[in-house]
Amino acid sequence: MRLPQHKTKIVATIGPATNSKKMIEKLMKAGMSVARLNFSHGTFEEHAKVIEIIREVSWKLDRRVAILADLPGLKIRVGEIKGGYVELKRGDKVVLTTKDVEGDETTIPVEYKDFPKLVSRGDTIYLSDGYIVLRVENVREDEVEAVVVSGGKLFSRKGINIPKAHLPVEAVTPRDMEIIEFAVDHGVDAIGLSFVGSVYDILKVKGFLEKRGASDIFVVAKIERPDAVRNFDEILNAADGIMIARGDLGVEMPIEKLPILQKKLIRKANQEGKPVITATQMLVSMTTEKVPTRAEVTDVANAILDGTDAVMLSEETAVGKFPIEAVEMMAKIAKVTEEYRESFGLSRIREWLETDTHKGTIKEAITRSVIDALCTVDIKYILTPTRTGRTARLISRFKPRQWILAFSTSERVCNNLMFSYGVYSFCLEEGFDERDIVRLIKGLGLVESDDMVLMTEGRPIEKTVGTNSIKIFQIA
Ligand SMILES: Nc1ncnc2c1ncn2[C@@H]1O[C@H](COP(=O)(O)OP(=O)(O)OP(=O)(O)O)[C@@H](O)[C@H]1O
Ligand SMILES: CC(=O)C(=O)O
Ligand SMILES: [K+]
Ligand SMILES: [Mg+2]
Repeated sequence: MRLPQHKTKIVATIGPATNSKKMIEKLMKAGMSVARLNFSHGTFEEHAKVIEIIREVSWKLDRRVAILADLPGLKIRVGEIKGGYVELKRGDKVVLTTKDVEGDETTIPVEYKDFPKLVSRGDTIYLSDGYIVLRVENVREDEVEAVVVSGGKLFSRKGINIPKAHLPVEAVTPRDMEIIEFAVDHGVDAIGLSFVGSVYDILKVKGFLEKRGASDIFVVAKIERPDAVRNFDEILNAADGIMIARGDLGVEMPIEKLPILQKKLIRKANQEGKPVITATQMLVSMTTEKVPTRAEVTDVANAILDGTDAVMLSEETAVGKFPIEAVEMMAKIAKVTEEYRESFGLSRIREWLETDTHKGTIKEAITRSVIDALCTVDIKYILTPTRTGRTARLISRFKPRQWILAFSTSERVCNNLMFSYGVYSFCLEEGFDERDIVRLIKGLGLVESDDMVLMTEGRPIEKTVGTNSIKIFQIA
């Protein structure tokens, strides 16, 4: 077998442009690692069908892909608009109504009953990730009159942001809980929590999953409002992974702060060994064009150099004209950028090792030693048997040049390693040992006799102990 050409993981959103068997097969072949289902759109039936297709194609192609269910959360949305969109022009007067009507040039339905309570005269309202700007002129019980400050095409179901408004304390809505229920029943691997505000949002979902016997489902905290940035350390600690959701974040905060914030959040996530996804508008021009802009290509490369584990595509693959080309483009950028990473990675690691000492676990010490060994000996692969995936993630955070081959008895653990940079996972039968691993990778043609490998282990192997040793050996 051949391992992928790139170690950065690619999250692709499935939508009308890609929800067929044929397209999902092409996305997987192009390099999709995680399929994102956005529950802000589509019906349960449609999502159930997509999940079935993904599992079937994945089995057929023998390619692993994790499924991420992204929840709507607190996001307020525009309702349906006649003909799919309206053109709003500067100076136009519009009425935002909470009544369930079809929208047009003068009336725009808003899918949130308490919407008028959130705004007052003079407030700014952003539509469609901030592309369209309105100013509030009048507030009534069930409608808001506004004037268009900056116009554009407004499509059905686009998001509404009011950065000033105080959102309800609980970010996880009753609708989100229904979707989580659905996700558990349909064997989804990970859940993306939108508009997380504090650690309690994570704990609520974690508590629910535990009760349902599904605590191995990954909880990905989407960082997309200032509260989440303020409470980031606690959120990171409780979540299994994070997403830098730049779409909403770029409206909820001054957009010019995004680049540095992205670097800081990625760095912290790396240090904790939690996978991080950089999301939104990465190749957005490819929604309509075959070739991305230079700025977009550079954005993807820079996110990889920042240390992101995964890069994400939204409308590019959900509704775009060139979804396969977009995934292929990301794969190409990743391959070329990763080659440069080696020297960059080392200085970064040294810096951490000097600053972050004396409070770690044995597992952490072992994973640091792995990096030391990789710098010293010519090692072909890192082999990590792992029960929870933690050891593999703690090595992955250093972004080594070598692939991390992870071995676990849990399909869910293997799938969720699809969020981590440079990890390729294999699901094995309970009770496997070092000989089984070597036989497998030899059989697959990944190694030959005399190749040097490094293996992390929990010794003694027959006891359930955490990873506490490393072994470097030549394949017999
Ligand atoms: N399943 C889908 N059906 C129809 N349109 C979709 C679907 N998924 C995405 N889209 C379209 O692509 C756009 C971007 O995709 P994305 O998944 O980022 O949605 P979003 O509504 O901006 O996201 P979020 O809810 O995460 O803030 C959407 O605004 C929507 O117009
Ligand atoms: C992905 C997402 O939700 C955002 O960028 O806002
Ligand atoms: K969503
Ligand atoms: Mg968002």
